[in-house]
Amino acid sequence: MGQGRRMKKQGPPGPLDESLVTRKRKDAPPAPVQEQRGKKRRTEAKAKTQPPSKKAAIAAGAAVNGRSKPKAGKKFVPPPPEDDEDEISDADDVMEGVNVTGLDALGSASEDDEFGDSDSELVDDSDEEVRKTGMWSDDEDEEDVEEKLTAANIEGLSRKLDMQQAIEDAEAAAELEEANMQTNIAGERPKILDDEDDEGRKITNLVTQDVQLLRTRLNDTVRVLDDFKNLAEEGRSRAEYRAQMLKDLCAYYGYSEFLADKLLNLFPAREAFAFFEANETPRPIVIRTNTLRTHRRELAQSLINRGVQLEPVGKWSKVGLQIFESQVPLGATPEYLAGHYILQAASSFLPVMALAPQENERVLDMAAAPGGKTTHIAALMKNTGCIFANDMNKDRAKGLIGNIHRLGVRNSIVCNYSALEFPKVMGGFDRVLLDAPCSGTGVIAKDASVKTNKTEADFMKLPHLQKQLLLAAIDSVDHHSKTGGYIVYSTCSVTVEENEQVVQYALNKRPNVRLVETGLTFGKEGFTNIGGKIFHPSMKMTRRYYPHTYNVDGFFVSKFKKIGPTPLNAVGANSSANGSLAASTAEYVDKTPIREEGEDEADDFGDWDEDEDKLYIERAQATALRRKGRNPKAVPQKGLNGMANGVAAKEKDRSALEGEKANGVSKEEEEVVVPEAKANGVNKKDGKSKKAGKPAIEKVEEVVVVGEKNGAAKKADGKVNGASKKEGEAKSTKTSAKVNGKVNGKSDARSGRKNGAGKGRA
Ligand SMILES: C[S@@+](CC[C@H](N)C(=O)[O-])C[C@H]1O[C@@H](n2cnc3c(N)ncnc32)[C@H](O)[C@@H]1O
Repeated sequence: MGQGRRMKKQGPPGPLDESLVTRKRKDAPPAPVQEQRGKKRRTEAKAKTQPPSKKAAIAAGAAVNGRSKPKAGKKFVPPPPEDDEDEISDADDVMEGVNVTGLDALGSASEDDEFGDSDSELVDDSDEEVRKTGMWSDDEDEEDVEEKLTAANIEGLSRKLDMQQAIEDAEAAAELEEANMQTNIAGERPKILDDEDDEGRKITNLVTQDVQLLRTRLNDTVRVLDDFKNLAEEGRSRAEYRAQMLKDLCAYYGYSEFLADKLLNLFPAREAFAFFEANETPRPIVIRTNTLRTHRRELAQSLINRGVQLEPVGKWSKVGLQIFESQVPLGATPEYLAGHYILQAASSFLPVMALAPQENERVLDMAAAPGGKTTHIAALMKNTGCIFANDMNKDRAKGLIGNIHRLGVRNSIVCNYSALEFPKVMGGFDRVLLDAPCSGTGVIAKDASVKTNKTEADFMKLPHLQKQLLLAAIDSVDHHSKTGGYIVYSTCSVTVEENEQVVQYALNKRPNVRLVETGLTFGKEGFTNIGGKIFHPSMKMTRRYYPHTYNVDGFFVSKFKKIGPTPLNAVGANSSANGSLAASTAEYVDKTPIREEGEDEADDFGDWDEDEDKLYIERAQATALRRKGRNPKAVPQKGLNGMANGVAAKEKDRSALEGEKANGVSKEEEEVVVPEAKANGVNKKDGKSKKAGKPAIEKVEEVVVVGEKNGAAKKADGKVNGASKKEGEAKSTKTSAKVNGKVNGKSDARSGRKNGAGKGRA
């Protein structure tokens, strides 16, 4: 089919932008949006009779499974801001450009994808020029190819344009109607809080058949709360209206009062209404191109040939395709089976884009199953470097393995630990993604059970776990990483408890991290002040995503930069304050790799006084040598670095040590774990603690106590990657010692040097 007249006139389809999203609202339930009252009222009658979500969700599942075909124009992608950032770009600079439209882009009815937020893939063509050439320009620039694609899509796209026109007409009419209505009701104060309605029925008894009345009252309540002074009834308080709204939201949308209250608190009344409304409509079906196997343009062409109508999701992603209509089951096409794409919600791209993994890095995906983000990371890294994809749930880990295979990921190792253990299992990562287990309040459109099955206990337990996981994530990162040193924390929840509060906790407990810009081109700023809770001003750099603003799943994304080793006192404070779970992260192991001696290090964190340490270390070394019956002056002294790495050693052993340092980790290293709770406790020969300085992690063949002031070490057989432990008892954990050595390819003595703990080797 050639390019139609209409398309020629209007040019090729532009990216999905916000206005497009708004227009595509035809099949969506009414939008309780301030600027769109007309629309809202116009569509009210349609929506009142039944909540739309179930039908749509069923259709969505069916579409994905090929049981029925999705309806054209029903799905939209998040409104991309004007920015043309690409997802590969490293995200340390602010990329504000965020077009926060508040209530404007209320969701459209659309099918959802059954893979939730976790499947994904990405395209990572990062060439700047190519990036700027347009929606299809990630692979090629040729206009004819573009035209071909456009032509193949013409039917669906033309239908969209017709639809848009119809919607615009309807909207114009509705706005007129609304304007008239406003004129008529000017000065009237709607009766909302009466105990009975006009027919004498108790308002609070409104049930299913009263949905229309409920909705009308919700609208009125929102109006009053918007303009309380002019519209509230005499003698009524704002709290009364809010309470009524809460009840009505619960009745209308089927939420527990507990959760509805929590969500209502996040927004002004009108926006809250929009949020609840958007949760009734599934988000668009989106697929992520697997750039390890294909290019987005090729994939688009193949799918179009199979009768799929699609478009790039927007300029913000070079790998996403939004599916409008499909003749075939998207989860069973030859392209799918060959791993050319993965079904993945658009918002799930965001944490990986913020992580911005680089080629040849070591990356940890702490909660990885079923692997949407892992496979995305792998594609961005072009299958180089190494990803540790971990998930505590073995069954889910199987799905992760499946996706890794299907998508041709070859740089990943799947692990099955509780991520809380991770700093001990392995550390020294360039980047860590913690896509945390959460309550799922951002994906209610996908899983309506969240409306009623979350309790207060969940919002205590989950944040607690999330906090400990985030500390573990931070402690697993190598702050010396030349290319990284970043942690991304994300959830598919919108509650403050699971997001800002978790981030704030980490900032409090880990002074060695800072929030940095996510690099994401759209998203609302995280809260710095809400419900009496004040957060650090840098919380603005975190990003919130809502269904009603961007037509994406609710999501939260934050990005930290680790700027120094975790101070022991920080960890100790944490462990004493947080009970058992905390205790499991209390044993802090800094797996920071050794640097070559003389290598510069930005001293951007910590208040260690290296001169003072030097003095202590020298004294300690001398003492140690004297204890051994040797004359310290007869032993050649090393510089500070050498000393901190354990200098009081026989010359021949010292030269062995030098060799070891140069080569990274010794092959048979073990870990000796220093518990932070006893930040000052250091290993002694007898295994008891002594006041010590700072944590030290070294790889040595023998650690010798070199001085009391410095908290010196103990004899530790074997090849050590360790430090002291709670109560000074040296604990040797052999977990993956060899793996560490191999995989890290780095050693840890640098930390010891940095921390200045006086250790020696004999
Ligand atoms: C939001 S999902 C992760 C989705 C995944 N990142 C993706 O993109 O496909 C959270 C995951 O955390 C896992 N999980 C829960 N507790 C964990 C823990 N303590 N350690 C590691 N994984 C955990 C769950 O099994 C679940 O797979």
